[in-house]
Amino acid sequence: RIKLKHGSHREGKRTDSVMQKWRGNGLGQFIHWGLYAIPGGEWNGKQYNGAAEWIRSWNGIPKSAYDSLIYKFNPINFNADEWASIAKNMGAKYVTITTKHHDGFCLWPSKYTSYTVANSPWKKDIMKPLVDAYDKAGLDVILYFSIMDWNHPGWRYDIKTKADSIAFEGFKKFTRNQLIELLTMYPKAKGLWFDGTWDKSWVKQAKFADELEAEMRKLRPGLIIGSRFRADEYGKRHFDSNNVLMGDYEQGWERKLPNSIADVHGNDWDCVMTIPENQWGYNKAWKGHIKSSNELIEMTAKAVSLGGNFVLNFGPKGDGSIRDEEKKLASEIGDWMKVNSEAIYNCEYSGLEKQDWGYFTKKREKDKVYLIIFNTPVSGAYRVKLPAKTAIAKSYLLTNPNMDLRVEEVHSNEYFIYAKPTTEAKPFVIVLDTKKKENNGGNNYEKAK
Ligand SMILES: C[C@@H]1N[C@@H](c2nc3ccccc3[nH]2)[C@H](O)[C@@H]1O
Repeated sequence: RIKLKHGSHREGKRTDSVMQKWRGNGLGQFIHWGLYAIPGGEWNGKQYNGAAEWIRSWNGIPKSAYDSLIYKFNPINFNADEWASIAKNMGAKYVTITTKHHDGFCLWPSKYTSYTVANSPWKKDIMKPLVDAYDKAGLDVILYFSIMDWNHPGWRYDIKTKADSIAFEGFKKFTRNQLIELLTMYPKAKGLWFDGTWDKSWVKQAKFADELEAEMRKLRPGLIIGSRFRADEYGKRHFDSNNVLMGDYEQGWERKLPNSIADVHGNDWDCVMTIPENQWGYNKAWKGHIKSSNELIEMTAKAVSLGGNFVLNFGPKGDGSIRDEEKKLASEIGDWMKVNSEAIYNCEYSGLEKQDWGYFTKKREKDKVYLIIFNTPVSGAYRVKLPAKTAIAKSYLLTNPNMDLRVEEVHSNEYFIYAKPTTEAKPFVIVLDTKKKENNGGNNYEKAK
């Protein structure tokens, strides 16, 4: 092990209640909203090919023209309660909201810059009504914060000269001030989701970022901080030079999911996902592959089956309304969650060998295993392999707990569970109540003939 001053300060998962709650959330909503939602991926009738929230970086637009969008920010259809109810009805247990994206525009009236809602026609704080609305709806709030800030004169991609270094010192103070300001103004926020920390300028700030993380944790005990915030003194990000996760959860799964438990190294993690291929901010063009609710439910199940949370992104329009396509998907996912969320909430990695029909989840501290079925075998038999000392006490459809499913032991600790596929092509859940095997190895189901 390398001696590190600014590496990870924690081994293993946090066991406090705030982190346990986060761990059990399963499904979250991401909100990307800001000035970029006004052009919506288009400028002077031309479509921008990249992600809409990056349109400022497009050569086709003078930076000053983009920055002047502040004078157009007047979201007359903004309704925080509506956003919160969409998330609640989808079955999300928390929301991650952009306070400031790479463009530097602040959705809260920050004292440390004039580039905020306070100096827009809207004038009012956006973050407070959002935090209050989601809190009232029973969802936890995580604040997204981009370190990279294209609007701040002190931002640098790298620090090459003395002048760079002086400018960046000012930027670091500004960044610290804004983060302390956010935690002070919105004490209900449970955590932080950091972005824009890959450039050399920030990677070189191991000591500063480490001390800032400590200051934030002192100010807000229990705060949940993502691994993308800081690098160690050797420039290692997410995992320090001893391969220990920095922060409280891994933020490496952006628009991609881990494939096996080996990929997550026993850590907490979230996967943040766009509905189109790669659009976080609102894009007028709803083009390319748009994920269906079945696809998104499967990603949610896969994430929970590997011990993580799935956070689905919504990009409200410049006027503050949420597009119909996103509302429809949220409601379809919600319809499924209303029936099946027992297999998602407070569930974790089961330790069981993955099978072709779908994903296992396991209720934390219970002997309950869920089979979330996406691929119905023509045999109607769902293979399950259990550890030696575990037996199946009962097996049934989540939607029909009174009808025991037929269980056949095909050989020791390997079973077929027989269930009729549901009528419509929607994922469904088989429940296994497990128990410790009696020493005679007796089980109350038929042996293979
Ligand atoms: C959560 C996502 N992270 C931002 C982002 N910027 C990137 C630049 C390069 C590679 C990946 C990126 N992700 C996206 O704009 C969005 O906010």
